[in-house]
Amino acid sequence: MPHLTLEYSPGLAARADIPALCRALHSAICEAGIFPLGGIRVRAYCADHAIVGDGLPENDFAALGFAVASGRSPEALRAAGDLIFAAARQALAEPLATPHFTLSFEIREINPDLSWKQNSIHARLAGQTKGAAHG
Ligand SMILES: O=C(O)C/C(=C\C=C(/O)C(=O)O)C(=O)O
Repeated sequence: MPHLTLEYSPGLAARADIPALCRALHSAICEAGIFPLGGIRVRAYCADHAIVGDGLPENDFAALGFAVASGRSPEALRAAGDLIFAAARQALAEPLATPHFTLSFEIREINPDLSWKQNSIHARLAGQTKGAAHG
């Protein structure tokens, strides 16, 4: 499944709208046009403890990991990654404008021989119009 996992330091919740960031990331993944809507998962976890950079308490991080099925071209993944990272940068513009924040993003391909899945959402979406599927 296209899994977008956001990890962030505890201080970031006061400096950024995490639910809005999740929505922006979801929209960017949809907009990329190469991922099945029913397979998309976006979730965010706050680290219980974090030491960032030089260890100043005002330092924060957000780390985005995106796990996708293998088989797409590097060019297609690169273009999708550019879109998703741009959405993250826009949503996190305020902390990025300070000297106390670091943002990272990585795409990882899932080994098809070592992963399993069953998803009932695809069939439901196939029965809807495209517009309705996006809510
Ligand atoms: O294969 C994967 O796990 C990733 C994927 C799609 C997954 C689903 O559609 C699913 O789990 O139902 C992908 O397109 O990258």
